Amino acid sequence: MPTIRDLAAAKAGGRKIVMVTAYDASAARLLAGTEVDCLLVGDSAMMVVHGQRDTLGATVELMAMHTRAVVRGAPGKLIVTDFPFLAARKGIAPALDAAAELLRAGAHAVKIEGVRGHANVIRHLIESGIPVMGHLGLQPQSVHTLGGYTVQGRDPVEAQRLHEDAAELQALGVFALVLECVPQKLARNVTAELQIPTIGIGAGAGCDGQVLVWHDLLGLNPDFKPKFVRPFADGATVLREGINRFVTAVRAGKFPTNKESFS
Ligand SMILES: Nc1nc(=O)c2c([nH]1)NC[C@@H]1CN(c3ccc(C(=O)N[C@@H](CCC(=O)O)C(=O)O)cc3)CN21
Ligand SMILES: CC(C)C(=O)C(=O)O
Ligand SMILES: [Mg+2]
Repeated sequence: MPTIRDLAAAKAGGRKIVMVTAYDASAARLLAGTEVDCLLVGDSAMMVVHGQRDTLGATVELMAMHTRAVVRGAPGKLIVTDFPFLAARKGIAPALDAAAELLRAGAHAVKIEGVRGHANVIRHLIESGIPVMGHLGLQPQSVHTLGGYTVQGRDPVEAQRLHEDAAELQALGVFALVLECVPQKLARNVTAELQIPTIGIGAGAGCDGQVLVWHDLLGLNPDFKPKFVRPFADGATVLREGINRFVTAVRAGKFPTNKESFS
């Protein structure tokens, strides 16, 4: 059974951590047959699966539903589920209810954006035996305060704040920290200061690991091209060509054949 200890061991051994998002059982099944360390049931589901413009529509119930699907597809992988918008901001009891629902759905840990104003919630979850992954830098649940999905920590005050927040999260006991869209030097420095592993997205090669969204890594979303995304496959072309071969075969009367039909 995979555990959060494996991630600590990876940092200690200088082996890079690889995390990929998953939202459904068939993707999870595919990931289960790879060397990926960890699956993230991200609230990015709202954007890449549900077609919304931001992640704010995610609910505990929806995240639990995606988590159950991913767990069925990849029962052998370490699975982390995003705490949805405001789930960590309503006090300790609602946060415990949310964590209970997500862990009962099969998640092994939860990821929570930010720390200021909800450190007590994070502490209580961790003391309750729920592994928490931190998330600093760009926090998409704050998109309307930030005014967009932009790089965070470029000015010295913001950079200092990131150092402080990362140290606080480590002191609270988070087992790993996602750094999203921060300058690579800053991410490298924060990573060097921490004992816990950092997992970057748009945070350069100095992190202890990397995470990408399924659709981005497989080129399924060719119109979404932020600087930090590299499509490692041309998924959109592969899938479109497959669909077009189906259309062509049907129109030519070549699908289905007798072998593909029942007598
Ligand atoms: N498909 C997908 N991939 C993601 O990585 C992702 C999501 N969705 N949804 C939730 C958040 C939102 N994220 C985003 C979305 C857009 C940019 C973006 O367009 N960045 C620009 C401008 C950066 C700047 O100059 O400040 C870029 O070019 O990287 C970055 C992160 C990352 N997350
Ligand atoms: C981009 C990752 C880190 C995330 O939080 C998500 O997919 O929701
Ligand atoms: Mg997220």
